[in-house]
Amino acid sequence: MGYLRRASNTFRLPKLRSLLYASSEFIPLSVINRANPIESRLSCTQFGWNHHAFCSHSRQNSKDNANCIDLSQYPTERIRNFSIIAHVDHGKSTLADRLLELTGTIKRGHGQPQYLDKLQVERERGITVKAQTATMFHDHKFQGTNAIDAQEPVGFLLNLIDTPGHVDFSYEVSRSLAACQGALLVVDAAQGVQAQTVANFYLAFESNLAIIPVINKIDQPTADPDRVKAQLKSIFDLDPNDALLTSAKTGQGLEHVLPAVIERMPPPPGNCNSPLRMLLLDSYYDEYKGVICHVAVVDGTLRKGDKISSAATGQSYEVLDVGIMHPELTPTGVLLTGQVGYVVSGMRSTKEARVGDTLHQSRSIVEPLPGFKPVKHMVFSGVYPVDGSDFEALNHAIERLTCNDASVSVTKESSTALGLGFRCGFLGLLHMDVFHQRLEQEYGAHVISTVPTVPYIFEYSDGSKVQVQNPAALSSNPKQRVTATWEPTVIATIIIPSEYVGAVITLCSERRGEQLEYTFIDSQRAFMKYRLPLREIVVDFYNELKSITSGYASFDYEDSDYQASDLVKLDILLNGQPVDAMAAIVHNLKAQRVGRDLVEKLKKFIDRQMFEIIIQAAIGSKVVARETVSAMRKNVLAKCYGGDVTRKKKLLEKQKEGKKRMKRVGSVDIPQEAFHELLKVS
Ligand SMILES: Nc1nc2c(ncn2[C@@H]2O[C@H](COP(=O)(O)OP(=O)(O)OP(=O)(O)O)[C@@H](O)[C@H]2O)c(=O)[nH]1
Repeated sequence: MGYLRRASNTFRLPKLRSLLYASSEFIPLSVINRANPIESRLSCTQFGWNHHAFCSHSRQNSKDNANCIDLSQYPTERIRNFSIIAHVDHGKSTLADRLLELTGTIKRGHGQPQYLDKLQVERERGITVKAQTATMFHDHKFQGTNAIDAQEPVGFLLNLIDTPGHVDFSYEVSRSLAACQGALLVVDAAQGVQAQTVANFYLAFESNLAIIPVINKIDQPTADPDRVKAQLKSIFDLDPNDALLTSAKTGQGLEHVLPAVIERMPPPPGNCNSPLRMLLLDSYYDEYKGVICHVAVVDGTLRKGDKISSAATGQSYEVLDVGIMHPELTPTGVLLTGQVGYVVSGMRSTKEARVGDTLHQSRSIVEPLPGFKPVKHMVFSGVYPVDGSDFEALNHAIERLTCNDASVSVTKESSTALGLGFRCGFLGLLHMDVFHQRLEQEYGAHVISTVPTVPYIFEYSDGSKVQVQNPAALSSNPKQRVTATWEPTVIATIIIPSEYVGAVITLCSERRGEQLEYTFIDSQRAFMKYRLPLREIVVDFYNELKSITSGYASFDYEDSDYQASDLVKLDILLNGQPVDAMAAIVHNLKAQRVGRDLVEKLKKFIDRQMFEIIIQAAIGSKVVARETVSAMRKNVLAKCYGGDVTRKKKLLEKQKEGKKRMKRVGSVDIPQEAFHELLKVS
């Protein structure tokens, strides 16, 4: 029997995830919403649609389909919108690919691994960072008693959303789920339930989705589907008999996935006779078409040529193009209730396409949809152009990129060391890293980022309280003495094999963690909950956790309250001059160690120059660490005795290229990597 513990008699769904294992009373998790397959079938026949009216999409590719897609054949009862959710690497994208192949949406063996991982950064890192939607068509034969259903396959329109697994991108997951009525919860048959499986399950559960467990990778020699079934039962109270067993790699069991989606998930709600209401799910910028919005039509119908308005900005637009992602943009001229697709409406700037906004017919007044809960930024960092004259180009690139990644916050700032730049808020360090990589790869922008910081709260002697997102912005007014400081915390969930429990407890206490929960999910795996200061986990916590558990730990966190803390500002000085971009806020007890690590690290990265460089770390006027880089230019040819002239040329070229990425602070050149390496210390 699987259980959640209940905190009080009034059981409120939105709190479920945070209540996991939180207190003492148990209740069964039997309220999971499931579609009634019989009801769905009844409604099909009640509507009296002509089952013969469909194009057979299943075995054609998307190009052939483009000309014969008549969306009016797919009223809500023949639509299923579902997400694939899972822990990192459990096989979401591979499964999505197989389903696209199975439905003829993409060609089998299309030559691209993970079709829906479209970004270069996703292919290089092998992770999904953007949720992607694809529309598929599938003929389904109900095995029921109804004679018509049993004889005739019924055409369904299926919208599949592949979501990221990493904790930094769980906002993407929660947004995707808003457009879905069901979710495939994929679990690796060998690894079993992991931290993000738990987190994603609760995101889906809180959204009232029908959840179908899929135990994937059953082809692996170490696969143990029975153990995973037992975990699904004990942790989530999911019926083990409901679990599908698949191998996205070999194709085993995949034939059961879409029938389960159709029969066990409900169609989208919504009223086709009501005025149009669409939820703006996502957007990106296209050089030729302008902003392309991904939308879910909640009520009514959208047609090319319609005049639509944004509930958030009040601005009106004409619908220039509308269609579905099948899997590329495929114009259909119309989107009906329950359908998910794209709209081009001449929006030119990211400020116009607000994710979570409600779009409606300009002539009608509608109640806006609830939208999404605001993003909570976990880390902030400055983003500066390597070359100051590229500021405008960087501004342009950031504007375009934030159109596709609305979870980044951006404000302009300036630094004495780095000039004009931006302060950006991210959902975590991986998110920050991916943002920088996308800026570089998709927009050719070379940036320097400053030491990331979490949003602290400082109270001054005049009673004012400020949230500090940039250490350099701390008041230097001697009359404003700091009287109290607070730091944000998170509730971390860690799942590990039992033999690593001791090592993980040690790590968490070194990181100032407070244990909240310690239990076992089966005979081999421990489940722990810790309250940890956010700053302790954004810096290298996950890597260390992985290394002390031989890679077996899984980790997830959600934000929690602020707690009082003893914080100080640590300055870095080069030849006596403070480098504002390197300042950090650290816990007083750790300030000296962090200061020492920072200056040692910097010494390794700053090349010897024509003069001596003194690197210091200081708290106020007190220097806590110091290193010296002696004078002299680094000779890259030093180890190149005689030999080939082209090799020497290559080394000098490389040095020249490196210099382009230097930042001059006062008279000292600092390589970009130095800024990057500092992230790992502080
Ligand atoms: N043996 C085996 N390997 C699989 C199977 N499904 C996926 N994989 C492999 O598992 C790895 C991760 O698969 P992905 O589909 O990228 O996993 P994901 O869940 O989408 O990963 P993220 O998007 O980063 O969270 C890849 O190397 C796949 O080839 C399977 O059924 N069997």
